[in-house]
Amino acid sequence: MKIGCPKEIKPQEFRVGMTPDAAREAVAHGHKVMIEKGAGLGAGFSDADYKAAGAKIVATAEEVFEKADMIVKVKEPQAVERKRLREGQLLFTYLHLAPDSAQTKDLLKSGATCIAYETVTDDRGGLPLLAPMSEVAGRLAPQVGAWTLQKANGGRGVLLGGVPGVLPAKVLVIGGGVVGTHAAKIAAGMGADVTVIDRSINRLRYLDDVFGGAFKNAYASAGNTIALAREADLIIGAVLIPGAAAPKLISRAQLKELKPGAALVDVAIDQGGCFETSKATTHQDPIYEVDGIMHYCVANMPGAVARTSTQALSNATMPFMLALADKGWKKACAEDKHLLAGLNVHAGHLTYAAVGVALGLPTITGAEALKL
Ligand SMILES: NC(=O)C1=CN([C@@H]2O[C@H](COP(=O)(O)OP(=O)(O)OC[C@H]3O[C@@H](n4cnc5c(N)ncnc54)[C@H](O)[C@@H]3O)[C@@H](O)[C@H]2O)C=CC1
Ligand SMILES: CC(=O)C(=O)O
Ligand SMILES: [Mg+2]
Repeated sequence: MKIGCPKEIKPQEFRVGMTPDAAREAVAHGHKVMIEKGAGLGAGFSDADYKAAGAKIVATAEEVFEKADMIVKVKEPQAVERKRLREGQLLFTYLHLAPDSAQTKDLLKSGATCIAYETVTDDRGGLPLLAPMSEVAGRLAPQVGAWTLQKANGGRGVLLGGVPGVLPAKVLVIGGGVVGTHAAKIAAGMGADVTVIDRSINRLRYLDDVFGGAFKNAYASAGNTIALAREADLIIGAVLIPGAAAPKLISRAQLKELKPGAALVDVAIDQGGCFETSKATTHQDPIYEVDGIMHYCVANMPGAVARTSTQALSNATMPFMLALADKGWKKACAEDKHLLAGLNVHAGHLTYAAVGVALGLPTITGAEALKL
């Protein structure tokens, strides 16, 4: 199969869909790999690295899209990229279609087969191609929260770890899944006094067993949430109800009850955010203030550490990418229900029920798509 990897063109996106390592494995499996010139530079991979791995460097994105049977990317295709997709072509990338009707319509019109990283599943009820980016965003959250707390950035001027003779900052993490666990580990490692709250008792049991000494946990009732929020210097929003908009757990009126200059880092901004006053921001202009409370709401946090994120993402996508290339999408998806769960669009049909519900569009099942 001919596999193509174009340079990402979403603003401030420096990740790339394939590392030289992934290209090398695809070549070893007998595939031709085309990388757009300079595609890896933002993540620290040169054209020479890809050539050494056996890939071909191609001058333009147009040529990559024109020649490849499968396109491997990071972010959802932008409008200009969607125009380049064609019937029968395979697209493997993040899509996030539910809030994006323009993209969905274009992908349906293209006739291409589109597999979304974020809906591929695993045997343990997880999302293995979302998890690496949740790990990155979770680990970044205390780092950006510590920065937001600095006086020059509008924060309350509190050091997360404190110093001898001065108590550490209090950090509240709402949601103890992948983002929340990684955020809590790093915040505890920085010396903060950390509490994680969740609505899943089983998850709290796990956190208690594994991290009992490092951070505390409590049930995320509305009462506990506001009581712990009142005491916190930094609050990290990390909830997810799969497929749904994030629940609003701190209202605008409640901001008055928080410590002046406290920092809110809303990682769940992807799903609309879990604080009423959250709105998506960018790496260029990441923070803003509402009622004396600082908000950090960057929707593509992993892009800040493009090299680490690219490597983590490529590690996770590689076995699926190889299965798709070796077998073709139909056989690969027929043999792996978890990869089939990633199928969102095929030949003009929407194949993901939650997206259909969100956008009011008809869907067929993945199993039906396999028969087309
Ligand atoms: N901003 C960014 O750059 C990124 C954002 N994300 C987002 O971070 C969010 C979290 O993702 P993951 O940790 O991977 O999800 P996850 O599914 O691993 O964890 C979510 C946790 O939230 C808990 N939860 C649900 N409702 C709750 C409530 N009302 N109160 C307290 N806990 C509640 C669940 O029980 C679960 O343990 C998602 O919205 C994801 O899209 C992920 C990566 C990057
Ligand atoms: C998960 C996602 O959309 C990202 O890493 O940008
Ligand atoms: Mg995102």
